[in-house]
Amino acid sequence: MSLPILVIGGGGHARVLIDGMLLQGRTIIGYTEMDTGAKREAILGVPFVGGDDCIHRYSPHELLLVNGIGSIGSPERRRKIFESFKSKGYSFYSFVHPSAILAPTAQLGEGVQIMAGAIVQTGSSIGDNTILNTKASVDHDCNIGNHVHLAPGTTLSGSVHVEDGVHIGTGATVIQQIHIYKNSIIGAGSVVVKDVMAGRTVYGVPAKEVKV
Ligand SMILES: CC(=O)SCCNC(=O)CCNC(=O)[C@H](O)C(C)(C)COP(=O)(O)OP(=O)(O)OC[C@H]1O[C@@H](n2cnc3c(N)ncnc32)[C@H](O)[C@@H]1OP(=O)(O)O
Repeated sequence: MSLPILVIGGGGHARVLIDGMLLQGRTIIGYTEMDTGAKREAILGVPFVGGDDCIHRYSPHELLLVNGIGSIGSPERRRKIFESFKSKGYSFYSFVHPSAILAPTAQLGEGVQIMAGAIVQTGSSIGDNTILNTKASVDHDCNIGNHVHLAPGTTLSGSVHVEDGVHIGTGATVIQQIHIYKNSIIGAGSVVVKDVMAGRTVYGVPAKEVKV
């Protein structure tokens, strides 16, 4: 029997996840919000159950968590949520939308979120707590780390290596065999033709480092 799900967060990303999990027929107990101030509306019939602290009312063995926190740059908040609840013994559900296409040899970490229309080709691996957002495409033999966000419509060519904590913006394209080092940000619509060093922000066609 599959365990019921509790969603952390009630913003746009959480709503898309809830929509997809209801399509899969999963039972969702409710969703939480960091700010417990006001009572919130149900999302697609899924009730608000309180602040993130209320997760401790449930034993780690009786449910699975879903990280509903989105990110538009640094994934720090998503990473903290994931690591904090993992350290308390909770497990995260790996969501794969029914319309996603995964090669049989693709490897998925814990708590990955493979959204509608995303594709993962043969020999590729996706790390823990990583989002492949709507129509993101990962070609053969890519290695994607933990807490990465491939925003909607990103395209990775073959044998691309993306380290932990990277954000690749909406519609960006990465050519083959590029290495993107940890915690860097690739701007929306960029074309990445050179390796990107750790912690840098690059954008444009071809993508260049932003001077600060
Ligand atoms: C479902 C979802 O919604 S998921 C969310 C998906 N969203 C994304 O992926 C967003 C990705 N973020 C970006 O592309 C951002 O623009 C960043 C991170 C590259 C830069 O952000 P900021 O540092 O805030 O830059 P800011 O907006 O101040 O712009 C600075 C300059 O860079 C330019 N610029 C910003 N982003 C880009 C880009 N992607 N490509 C080309 N130029 C850009 C701006 O036009 C501006 O130029 P100007 O000084 O001549 O006016």
